[in-house]
Amino acid sequence: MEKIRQTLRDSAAARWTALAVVAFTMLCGYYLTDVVAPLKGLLEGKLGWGSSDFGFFNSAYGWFNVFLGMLIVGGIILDKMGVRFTGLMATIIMVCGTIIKFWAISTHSLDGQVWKVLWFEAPAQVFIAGLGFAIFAVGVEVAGITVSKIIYKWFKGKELALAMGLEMATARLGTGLAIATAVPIAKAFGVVDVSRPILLALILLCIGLLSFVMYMFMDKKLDASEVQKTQAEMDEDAFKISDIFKIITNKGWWYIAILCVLFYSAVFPFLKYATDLMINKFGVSEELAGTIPSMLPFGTILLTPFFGNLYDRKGKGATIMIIGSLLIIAVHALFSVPFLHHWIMAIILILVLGVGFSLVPSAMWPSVPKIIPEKQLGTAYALIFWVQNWGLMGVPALIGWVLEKYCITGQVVRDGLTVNTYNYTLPMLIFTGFGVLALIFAFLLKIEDKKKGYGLQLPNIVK
Ligand SMILES: NCCCC[C@H](NC(=O)[C@@H](N)CCCCN)C(=O)O
Repeated sequence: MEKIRQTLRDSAAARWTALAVVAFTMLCGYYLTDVVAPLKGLLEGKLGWGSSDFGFFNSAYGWFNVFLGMLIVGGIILDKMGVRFTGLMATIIMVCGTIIKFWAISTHSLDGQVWKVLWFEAPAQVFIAGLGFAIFAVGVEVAGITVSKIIYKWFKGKELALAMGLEMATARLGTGLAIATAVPIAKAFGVVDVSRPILLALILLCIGLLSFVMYMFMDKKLDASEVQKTQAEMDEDAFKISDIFKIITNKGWWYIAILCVLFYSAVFPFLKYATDLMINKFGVSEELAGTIPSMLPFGTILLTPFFGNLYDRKGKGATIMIIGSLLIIAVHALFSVPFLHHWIMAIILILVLGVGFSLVPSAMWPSVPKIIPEKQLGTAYALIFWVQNWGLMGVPALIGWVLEKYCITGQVVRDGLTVNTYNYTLPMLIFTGFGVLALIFAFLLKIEDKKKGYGLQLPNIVK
């Protein structure tokens, strides 16, 4: 009887260790991504940042990824150069961007300087911190696609969706920790210092970089344990620029990319306004208002791997995405109903949103390799991220504009400051609309899967 060749992938200990190592790098990346959001008030009080400075700084996440197409370049580099080179490059970029950001927030040498770049005017500190964040964002997004490819490399035909779910759960732990620790760290030792949480993030990222270097040794070992390819096979497998055309002419890929931008636009941008929604609609005090939305990342930590495991064993990936989209619609529609304004309702809806936000990603990301061949996977993920980033950048701005133009209901004095009050019905209906469109694309994906036989409804584990 022919003996089946064992590779390092066949060792459960090796592949779960590889996952833990790269997931830790992502945890560090997500920690830095979200560590500044809870500091809005302190940045205003200590550094004089206005809301528009804060919004401008946050938009920096998309400056290079979206407008300069750095994400797409990163995807091509990934498919051409491989996971070791690209992952190392991405983590070094994350560290460099964070050094710039830390310097900008901690220095006094920029005090009092206001710059005008194109049609934007902001304090020099905001520009430089934004530049650092924009550079970091290239690193963290390219690291994200690299890690997706790494997980596929180790887990194809095995617990792929569970592994991706665990990686997302670990990353969301980074988000949860950032939300929970940023303010206490900034206020520690009796002296408020907003640069302190960023310094901690920088230290974490350096450990994340070391962790990735450790992964590189494992990856080398994995390659050595696999059957060596002939030159002809390597030429056949090599990524060509014409592969981009193959990806963007694939209907199934488009359905996933559009579902992704619509679905994530209904969640991440919603989270940016969720605290304000709790205050304005549910009458929650400012001190406690952030607690309810912060339940969302923590809720997804358990559920994303749980649904991933379900997809691995039972299949039904397209159905999982449909159910997740339905839940998002129900939650946002109920948030928009004016007479449902008890805070208990808000908690229930956030928890259900957490279920929806676990269902769709747990099935969507592991479905991409069923539609796109491995050699094009980096570029395919990068292009999906690129489409998604337009939504992550544009939707918060859209909602802010709608609130400002159509939803102001009056003014109140909070902590000595006069602030507007808002009616959130219209923004919540817009988020519901994104959910409805996401549902349509989830159905289209299911139909396409039936036509093309991608196997989205089949289990990922090959027996
Ligand atoms: N292996 C799955 C990777 C995708 C995870 C996904 N990340 C993204 O979509 C990023 N482009 C944006 C992350 C923004 C974080 N604030 C996720 O669900 O996190």
